[in-house]
Amino acid sequence: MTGNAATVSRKVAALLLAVCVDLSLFYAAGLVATRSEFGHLTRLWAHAALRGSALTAVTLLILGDLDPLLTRVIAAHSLLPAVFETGTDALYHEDTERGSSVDVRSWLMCAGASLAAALFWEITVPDADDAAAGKEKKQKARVLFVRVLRLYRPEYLLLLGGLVMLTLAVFCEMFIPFYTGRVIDILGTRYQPNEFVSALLLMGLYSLGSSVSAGCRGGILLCAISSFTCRMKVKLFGALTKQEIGFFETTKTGEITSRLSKDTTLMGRAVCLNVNVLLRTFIKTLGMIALMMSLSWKLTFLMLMETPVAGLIQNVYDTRYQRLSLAVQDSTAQAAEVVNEVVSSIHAVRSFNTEKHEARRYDDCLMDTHNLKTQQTYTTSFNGSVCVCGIMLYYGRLFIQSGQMTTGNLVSFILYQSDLGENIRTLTYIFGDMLNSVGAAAKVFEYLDRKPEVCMEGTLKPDQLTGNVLFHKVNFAYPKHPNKAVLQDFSLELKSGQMTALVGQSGNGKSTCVSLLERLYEQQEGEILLDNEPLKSYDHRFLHKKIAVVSQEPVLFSGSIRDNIAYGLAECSLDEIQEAARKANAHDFIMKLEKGYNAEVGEGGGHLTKSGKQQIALARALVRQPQVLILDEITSSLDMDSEKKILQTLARCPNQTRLVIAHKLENIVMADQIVLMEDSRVQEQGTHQELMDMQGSYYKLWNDAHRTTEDNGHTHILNI
Ligand SMILES: Nc1ncnc2c1ncn2[C@@H]1O[C@H](COP(=O)(O)OP(=O)(O)OP(=O)(O)O)[C@@H](O)[C@H]1O
Repeated sequence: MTGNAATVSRKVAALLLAVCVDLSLFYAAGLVATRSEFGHLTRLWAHAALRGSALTAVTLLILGDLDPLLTRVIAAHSLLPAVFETGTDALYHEDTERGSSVDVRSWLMCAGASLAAALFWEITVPDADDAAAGKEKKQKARVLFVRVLRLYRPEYLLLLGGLVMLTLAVFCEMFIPFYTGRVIDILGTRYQPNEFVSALLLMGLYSLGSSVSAGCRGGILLCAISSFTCRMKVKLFGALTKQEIGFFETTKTGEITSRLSKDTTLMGRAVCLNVNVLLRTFIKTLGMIALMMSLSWKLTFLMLMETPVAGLIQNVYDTRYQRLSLAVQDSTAQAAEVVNEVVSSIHAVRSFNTEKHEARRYDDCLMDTHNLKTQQTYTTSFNGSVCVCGIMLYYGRLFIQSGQMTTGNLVSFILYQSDLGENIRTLTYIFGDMLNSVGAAAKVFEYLDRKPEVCMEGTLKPDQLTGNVLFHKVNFAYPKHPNKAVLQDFSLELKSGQMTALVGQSGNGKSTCVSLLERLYEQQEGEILLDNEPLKSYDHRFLHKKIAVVSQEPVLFSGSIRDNIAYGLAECSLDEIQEAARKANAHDFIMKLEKGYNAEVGEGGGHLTKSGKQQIALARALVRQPQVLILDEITSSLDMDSEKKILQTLARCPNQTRLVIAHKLENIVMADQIVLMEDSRVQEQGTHQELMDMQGSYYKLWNDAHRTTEDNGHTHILNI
């Protein structure tokens, strides 16, 4: 607290001393001006240098250092009179009243304008070291904003077209108040029909030019936004599909779809439209200031004094606005998630009679969003302007009385002033909106930049693959439950040309071995080798062609049977498809269908029986001629005949490594090795006979499964 008070008093002392020093120099300059033998401009520039040095020295002496904002204020404040008078000299070749402007009002005007300029710079122009700082820390809003602009590169031509139209529209718009004032002057003083008509014509021309160009600008920009949004969606979708399965299990679907549909649109729209508004307002503001200067520079400076106050207050609100925007986005995603969850589990909702509860849950989410949006609206409606209109009118009247301006000039000035105040507020407000759009961009970039935990950058594509697979001391836990080990110190070899069967109680990690072989997840420790090379060093496409999996619940896509069997293969002839279907015992049933291989399977394979789906999935695996074929509990949904035929087919693949997960033990007695999993490890390993001879867990399992029950005279084989 004491430290804070000392800092504040040091700042106040620095401010007071600087004001005293500056005012003294300012009045001294006026005094010198009346007696000076030097040129007017030389004296002004020398004086600017002196004021700059004196103010810098005072600040350094008391505060110890100069922050960038102070440097800009001091520079602008010291140089402003010299720049202004040099400019006037050069443009109009007229000398301003030397010395007469040396009063406290012109000093105040200069101070206000310098502060306004420095604050405007502070708010709009990013510091040079921001990019580096942004990289080191989080992705900062401004850095993100520049990144979005860079992503707009393919649309730069369209943006340029939009910019040309925008400049044209602003240029035309700017002259309308000017000619309004002129018309009033012509009507009020000496009425000249020609002048009146030409002023009216010009006014009409500028109005037409302004509306046509504004329309073209809007169309071009919307075109650019649409093209950008499409590109971003595709890019984000591509990045999402590369993520590991764990990402989808730990990230809510509603959140992903919201990023893809809402945030990409928001990012494209808001950034481009904000830049459009920013440029339009900026160009218009500059043009208006120039025109207002030509009408009355004194009134212009007075006007500009409104800027810093409005800017400062607006900045505080921007921070709050950005926080609320992020909260709104999260809350919307949460509501979408509830809908998703309920729709996908509608059976459970209905049978537990929780419709009302779910509707309330959705209502709560929507109310949260509503409340946040209301707060956001209040924040947006904040108007940080300070009214200087009264003071301006007072001075305007004085200037008209002293003949420094006409009534028409004052009308034009007031029209500009009301627009300019709005523009300056827009310039400060637009940053709040830009930060909002950047909030959406940050979320999109978060996914775009995310490196999948299971990398797919392997390049190995050997011509020959024997298909030897080795799990070596593998430890694995699912990302959703990182503390629950599913595989522990798991070692297993799958030999080429052999059939290995994985058996064990449900939940022992058999399917997890398959998922690791498919590289859906990455083991935390240990290695999985294929032909002595780590799985991750293989090319992603190559690996998935060489290792094919048929799972318990095969996924088919709507389309024909032919499309489903050839799924993911660029070139695949009908002969190859039929050959694979024969091996999968699917050919006969396909040929019985009216359209044969062109028959539609329906959404998710809904037109086929469970057994039919399984056979198509097996044909899809076999058509790839994989080196490693994995069947994860597929026979459970097959009829007896198909089951027998498929097992015969499997036995006829001497060059393939086959891994079968089975619950029906009699299906795997012919396997070259049977591996019994228990407690996340390999418990027993050997042929059926060897394991039976051991009389261990497998033996027990077999006997349990084949426990005969005398039930209506039938013998049941129990599945484990
Ligand atoms: N995606 C997942 N996220 C989190 N835990 C999972 C996931 N998949 C499986 N598990 C858990 O991992 C353990 C092993 O499951 P796994 O499916 O590999 O066993 P399994 O032996 O193949 O069982 P089943 O014969 O019933 O298919 C189980 O406790 C299961 O609940």
